[in-house]
Amino acid sequence: MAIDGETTQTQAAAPENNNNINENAPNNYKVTVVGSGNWGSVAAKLIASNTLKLYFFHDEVRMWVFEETLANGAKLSEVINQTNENVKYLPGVKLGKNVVADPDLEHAVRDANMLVFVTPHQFMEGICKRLIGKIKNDAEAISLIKGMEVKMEGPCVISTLISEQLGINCCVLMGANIANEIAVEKFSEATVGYRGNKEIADRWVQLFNHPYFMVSAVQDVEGVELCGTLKNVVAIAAGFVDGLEMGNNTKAAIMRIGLREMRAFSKLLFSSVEDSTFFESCGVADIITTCLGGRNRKCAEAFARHGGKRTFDELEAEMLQGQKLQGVSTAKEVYEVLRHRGWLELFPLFSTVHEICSGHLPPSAIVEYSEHTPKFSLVQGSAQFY
Ligand SMILES: NC(=O)c1ccc[n+]([C@@H]2O[C@H](COP(=O)([O-])OP(=O)(O)OC[C@H]3O[C@@H](n4cnc5c(N)ncnc54)[C@H](O)[C@@H]3O)[C@@H](O)[C@H]2O)c1
Ligand SMILES: O=P(O)(O)OC[C@H](O)CO
Repeated sequence: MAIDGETTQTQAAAPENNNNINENAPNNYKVTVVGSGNWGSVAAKLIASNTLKLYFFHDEVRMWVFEETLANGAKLSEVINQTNENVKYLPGVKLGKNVVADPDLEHAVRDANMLVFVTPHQFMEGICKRLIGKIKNDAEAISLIKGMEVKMEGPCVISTLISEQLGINCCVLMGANIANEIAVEKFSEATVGYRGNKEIADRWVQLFNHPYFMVSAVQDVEGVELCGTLKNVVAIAAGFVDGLEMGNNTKAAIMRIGLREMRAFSKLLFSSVEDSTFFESCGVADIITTCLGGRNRKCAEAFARHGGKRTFDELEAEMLQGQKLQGVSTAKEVYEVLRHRGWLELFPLFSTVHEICSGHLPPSAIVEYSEHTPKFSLVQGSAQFY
């Protein structure tokens, strides 16, 4: 389908490296992006530029918008369709004329073969419930969501929530991906995590890959997703260090210890998690970018500067204009898992972040947790964890 004179499907160039793509598949994989925040909008822009170029994707990209009324009384979805810009969550960036904003969730997903989930994680349970029985049986999903749920049965990563609730396969895409930088086409990398079917992973790579957005795939869906999820807790710790003006060495120490706890926690939950995953964009690179330039870091810095006297909810509302933090709730969710399993002392950084966020410890405790050193060293000696 041609959109306003853009490249048509028949004119579109065949992909250069499509060895693993089934060329006999319907050349009309229809893509819907579920979510339209800061990263959701950038993801739609990236995808929309590729669906115009690659003949096996349908040109139009549908983007579900959680409808809101703007200060001038206009509906966000209508403004996006009129201006081709998400004026609230990604102002100043054109999304591509083939992005169509749709405020009706069920309508937006109805015809999609490929579903890209990218909302703050706390809304996903409700979204999945609404989508049961509303999507194509053979749809494929990918989650760009950095977060997890904790249920009675234990921790549940978002790709599992999607798979179990909707009965579909779900890959993940994580990485060092501050959305505003990718929006203006500054180079970055990302990691697709998949289970089993490499052909499907390759199709996701094709959908996202761009000269300024280099995507690679690894067969470790849990490792990739837990990297993206847990780095937000480390980012909160890094923000505390910034707010306390402790300097670069301390921040680097927090990043290193955080990465180590990320790996230990992931491997305790899923023995299949690979060490090599932590060297991909989703691992060490995301830790670095998020601890330098992310929203979690920024709000945690303000929290520490106010000596813990302002709440994260207040700071989020004031500093992020509707965008959502994931690190504070993830720290709580991780803490629940640690407490339930008797692992609190094995993860002093993760535990301390939650205790600071919930007001039980002052921000300065982020470095004082070294009092736990004997127990920590004991763990350090254990090959099972570290
Ligand atoms: N922004 C980034 O730089 C970035 C980069 C990589 C990954 N991520 C991850 O992507 C996910 C989505 O983040 P984002 O930056 O696109 O979102 P965001 O924080 O910019 O925006 C919040 C979104 O939530 C929506 N929303 C508000 N209330 C809602 C409700 N009740 N139900 C459903 N939606 C509601 C808003 O409409 C808006 O689209 C998160 O897991 C985040 O960690 C973000
Ligand atoms: O702004 P944050 O802290 O949500 O982090 C954004 C991205 O996840 C960085 O990769």
